[in-house]
Amino acid sequence: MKTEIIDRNAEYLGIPRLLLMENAGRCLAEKIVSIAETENEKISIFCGSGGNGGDGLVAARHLVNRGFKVEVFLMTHPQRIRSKETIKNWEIINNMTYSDNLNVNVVLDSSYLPSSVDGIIVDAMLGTGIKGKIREPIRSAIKLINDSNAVVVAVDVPSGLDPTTGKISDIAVKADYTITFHKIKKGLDTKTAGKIIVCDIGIPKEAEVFVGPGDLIRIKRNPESHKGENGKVLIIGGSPVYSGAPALSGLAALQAGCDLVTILCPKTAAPVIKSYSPDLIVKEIDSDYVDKIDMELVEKSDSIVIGPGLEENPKTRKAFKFLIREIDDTTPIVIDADALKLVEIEDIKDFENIVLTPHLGEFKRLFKISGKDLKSKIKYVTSASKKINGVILLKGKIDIIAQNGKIRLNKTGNPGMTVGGTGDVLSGIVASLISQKLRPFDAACLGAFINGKAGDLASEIYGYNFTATKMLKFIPKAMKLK
Ligand SMILES: NC(=O)C1=CN([C@@H]2O[C@H](COP(=O)(O)OP(=O)(O)OC[C@H]3O[C@@H](n4cnc5c(N)ncnc54)[C@H](O)[C@@H]3O)[C@@H](O)[C@H]2O)[C@@H](O)CC1
Ligand SMILES: [K+]
Repeated sequence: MKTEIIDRNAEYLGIPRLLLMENAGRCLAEKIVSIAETENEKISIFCGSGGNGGDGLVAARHLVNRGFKVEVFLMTHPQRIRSKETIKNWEIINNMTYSDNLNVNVVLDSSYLPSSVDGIIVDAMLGTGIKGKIREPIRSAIKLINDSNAVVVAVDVPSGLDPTTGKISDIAVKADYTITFHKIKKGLDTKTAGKIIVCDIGIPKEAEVFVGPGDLIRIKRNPESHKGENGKVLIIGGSPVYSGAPALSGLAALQAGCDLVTILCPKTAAPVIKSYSPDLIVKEIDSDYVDKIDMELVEKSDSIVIGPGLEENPKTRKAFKFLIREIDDTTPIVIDADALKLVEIEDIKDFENIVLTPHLGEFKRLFKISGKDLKSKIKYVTSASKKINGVILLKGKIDIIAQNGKIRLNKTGNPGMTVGGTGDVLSGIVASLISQKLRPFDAACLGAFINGKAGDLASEIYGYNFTATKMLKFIPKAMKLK
């Protein structure tokens, strides 16, 4: 999982980023103390404009307190520091005017760099936020560091190395030690990173297990994209009695950001669905129930929801079986509501992009197992998820999302959401996110978070007296990255 996702989720759990930076910089300083042979050793810290540079500034403060002589090189104009926490630590460093052991330099271009450096060099220039070609003066600083005889300590990752792939597109710091935070980054190898030491910076496991606002950064949009490129969703459902369910699912999908929603429904439901909103494209089947499915329509869609308001009867069963038989087993399908009564595990077990959204009763019917408390539910959902390739989203007070034994949990939502239709909203959001290119597992996790959050925002205004329709307008706010 990306550092930025984990950081934001940790913040959501109540741990300020400034505290994470403090923990990182303090641990870094402690490791440097143990690397330094004598207290007389000079320490030069090269700091970038992001979080990596901030870690370096925190370490500088702690090292000065320990009696070391520290020289800081800020590798940009102070006004171009990007991270709020780094700005704070830059202010602190500039307030440390009493100490003789601290010297601070601003490197505006490579001519401000010293001709040589010895002692210990701390590379806090680029971390997980590295993008594109290495710009000056960082590029020259990397050369200076690599040409020196100093002991080089890289912060989080050696600058220039892509922490995810391990690729060096241009040049990178060659470190003797790399002090990395929270978890070892995938791209680190001892050839460039030297001895790798991991610092625990106090991020709890929950920041990765519970879905949080950090997961929203998975949604990306190409500014050059045109209509349809950000997702086409098909909702299959509706019957003489239930016309609201597919409409809710479709409207939720649109609120969650996809471009186009088509609803395939029987003629008994079509006029009502059309009357709900001009934003929905409605294709009707000449029957009272969904008894056949237009595969051309299916193939043109990026993701499908089947189930809302579908009803369970021989006609819909036949149509569902037909779809599962005809469809490519990589097509993303969210199987929800009445379709969960029609599905047989044996028929869908190979589909890797399927998302099943059962509540506890439906889960029990499907997998013949069921737990009462959270621990046993997690155990059963984990084992059920190993029986199929797709995703299970077990709805409950705490939602459990699983695929191939991997588990995440979601805590958003409230008892007001027991009202009818909130499940249809959820399936629409999940399909919408898949159509916007999220992996089905990530879409199911984030869908559960957004749906619950929209319910929580509705509850702030209406208490428990809101409907699924009222929840729809809160979806965009629930998706806002603060
Ligand atoms: N959870 C964690 O692991 C924590 C990470 N922290 C630190 O924060 C870092 C991530 O912070 P950021 O996301 O701000 O990213 P970085 O600090 O890695 O760098 C981003 C900055 O560098 C500049 N930059 C990016 N690519 C460049 C290039 N090719 N040439 C020149 N300049 C370039 C950008 O303009 C941006 O201002 C981590 O590596 C880590 O050191 C800690 O502070 C706190 C907790
Ligand atoms: K670094």
